[in-house]
Amino acid sequence: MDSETPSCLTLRRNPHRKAKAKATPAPIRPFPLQDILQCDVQQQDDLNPSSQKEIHNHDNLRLYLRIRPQPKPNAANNISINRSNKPINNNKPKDEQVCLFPSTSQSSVTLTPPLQAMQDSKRARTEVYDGFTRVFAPEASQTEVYEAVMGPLVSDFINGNTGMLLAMGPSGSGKTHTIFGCPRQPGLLPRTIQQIFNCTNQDRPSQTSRSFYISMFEIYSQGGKGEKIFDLSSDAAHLSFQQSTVKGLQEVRVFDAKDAEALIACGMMRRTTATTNSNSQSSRSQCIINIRGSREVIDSEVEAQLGDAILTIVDLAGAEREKKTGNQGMRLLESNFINNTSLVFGSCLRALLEHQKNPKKPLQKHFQNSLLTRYLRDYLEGKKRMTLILTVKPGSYDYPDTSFLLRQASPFMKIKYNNYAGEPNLKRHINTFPRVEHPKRRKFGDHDATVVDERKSASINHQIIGKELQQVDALKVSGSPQGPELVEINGSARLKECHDELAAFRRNEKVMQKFSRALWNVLKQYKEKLEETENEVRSLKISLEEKNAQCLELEKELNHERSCFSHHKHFSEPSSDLEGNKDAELAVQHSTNHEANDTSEMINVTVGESNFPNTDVKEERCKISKSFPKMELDSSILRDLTNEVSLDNSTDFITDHSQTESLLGHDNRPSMEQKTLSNEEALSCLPVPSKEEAEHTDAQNDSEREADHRLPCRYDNAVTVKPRRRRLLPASALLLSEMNSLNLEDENDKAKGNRGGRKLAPGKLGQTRGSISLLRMLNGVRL
Ligand SMILES: Nc1ncnc2c1ncn2[C@@H]1O[C@H](COP(=O)(O)OP(=O)(O)OP(=O)(O)O)[C@@H](O)[C@H]1O
Repeated sequence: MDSETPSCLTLRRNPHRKAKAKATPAPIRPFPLQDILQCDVQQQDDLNPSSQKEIHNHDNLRLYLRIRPQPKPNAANNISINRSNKPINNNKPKDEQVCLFPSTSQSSVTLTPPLQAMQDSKRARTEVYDGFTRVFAPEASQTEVYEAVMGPLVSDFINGNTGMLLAMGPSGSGKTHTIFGCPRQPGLLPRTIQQIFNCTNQDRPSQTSRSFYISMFEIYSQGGKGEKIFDLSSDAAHLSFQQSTVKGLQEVRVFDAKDAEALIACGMMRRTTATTNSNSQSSRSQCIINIRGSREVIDSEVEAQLGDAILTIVDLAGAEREKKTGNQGMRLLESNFINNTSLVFGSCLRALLEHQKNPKKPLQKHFQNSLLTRYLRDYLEGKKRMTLILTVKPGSYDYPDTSFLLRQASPFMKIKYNNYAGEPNLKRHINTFPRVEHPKRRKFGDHDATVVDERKSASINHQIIGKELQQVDALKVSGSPQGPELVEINGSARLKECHDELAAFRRNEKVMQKFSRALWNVLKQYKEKLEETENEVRSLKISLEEKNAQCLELEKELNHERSCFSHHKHFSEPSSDLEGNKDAELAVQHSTNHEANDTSEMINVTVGESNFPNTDVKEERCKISKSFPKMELDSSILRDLTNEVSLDNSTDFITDHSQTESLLGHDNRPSMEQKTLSNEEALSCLPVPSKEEAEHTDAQNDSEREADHRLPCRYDNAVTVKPRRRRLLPASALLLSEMNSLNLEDENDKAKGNRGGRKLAPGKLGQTRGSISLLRMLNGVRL
């Protein structure tokens, strides 16, 4: 046993601990920034009590779309015929397909990319552009377009409101045709003139005098040398542009429609055009026509001018692609100018739209980048109403131009005019207007007034002030000692600004409230999470401390076991130490390691030596590590084994009494003791008791054995089997007791039955057939 290293068997006492399903902490919700902003945009309208009213008053930019009919190609040489009957070679495919389809609702179009475009670009896909004020199909007549587009504008103009119509689109898409038309199909401008004069003649009140003035000019860049303004209404003089006005522009007073049409026809003759691959008579300049209506009321005492209205009609030069037009030299430079102007115009409207969406964002001043946009600044800043008509070609050959224009211009329909009140044009005047030069806009409370025309301007401004005082509650008008003041007051605009500021302030306040609430919620979530984590850390600390304590205990136990084992080694090595033992003590101890993951069951068999001659150590334990099935070993079996050994030994040694006595003298059996210990079984050499003691001891042993058989081995508690003290009986006494207890018939049967391998009872181990027959013989002798 000493040479064997105690082997440990790892047993899994407890099943695998399933990892506790940790309650997954609720994730922290993302910061609802979008919600805050969206919510507040909605709430902004709710905040302003007059917002609902304003919403209805908001009037979006009117955006019309006119689809040009497909020209009939000349089958012979792929030549299109234009309005001037000049053939143009535009390399169009013969079987050009239509890719733009207006909806029946007349407010949207579907643009389907041709097969080639889909192959060239993966982005090309069918798109629907919705929300137009109206879409005119190719078959729409000029009359139809006029009634829809110009009808409202002309009505406004006649009522004294300023407005503008601007046609834009790629080259050859029909802008000029739409605006000016042809003798058989007059365009929007001739029809407008007709309507203006018709209305004026019919509805003129007795005390009202109306006069109309037409000015017409073009902005053209000759050879890329910079933009120039040419007067088209008179002699094509070169004009200059200063402080938002065209200096030297002639205004021609027209008394009837014929005069006006003749004037416009002359102007068109002066306009710069050129032949390109897209259009045989392509406009190379931006053409602007102003119709100013002046209305005067003749009173007996005061001659008052109620205000001027200007209707502006712009025909832009069409944007062109170099690849398509095949322009070179001068034409190419013109193209650059045309495209640049279109680009700047689009940028201005996009900037206006962005500014309207986010008032905090300052309005970008793109208008400074071209002469046209500088002239149209008020329109591009949303201060005056404008109407756009886009002209497009529906063919697949023009798909890129159409697609580009629709993508760029369709968002413009969201531009709003919420302060449009049809205010008369008081700001920008052409210096050729007959001596009514209005002062520049001034801020409230500005004492230094600019006197332009003391007598006339004073009366005009008194009228204006009186009008606006009705609209504005608080209006400051300061006086000047030098004479009548000229204060330009735009009360409604100021009021609107105040409203906007207030709305913006309230919106900011609301956004901040929402933001702080959301921030608070997020912080609260983080705090909860922190607390959870702290609790977890605390519990982990506690469990760690417990584990440490258990670890220390186990270490102590291990040290103790080691010291015991070393003691055992020390005392078991010399054989002389074992001499003189009288009692053998067998202890079975099961120690259990509860905390270790792998539990080892150990059976400690302790052999106690009660009477070591020269030491205080009473018992020594030898530790035997057994495997689990072996742990079923019952202590009673061990005890029986001990008994058997003792019985065998006694049988061996009871040949005569002297030998027995010598056995009892403990000094003649060193080899037997050593053998017993080396077999790792407890062995005791017991003194021989008397007969009564023997009987009593046997009975006690039997009962104990039965009890031991009944009791299962417990592993979790150290079970110590008390050593049984038993004396060896004298041989005669043993024989007698055996003879008395022997039932010969039974033994016969049992002996027969045992042949089949039946196990003998533990108490009958030494009764062989020979011994039984000897006993039977002796019994017969006794009888
Ligand atoms: N709706 C239409 N109905 C019939 N013909 C049209 C229509 N629109 C355009 N056209 C014809 O198409 C040709 C080109 O038109 P137009 O000159 O008006 O184009 P544009 O857009 O002004 O071109 P550019 O920008 O180069 O001046 C003209 O011959 C015109 O008669």
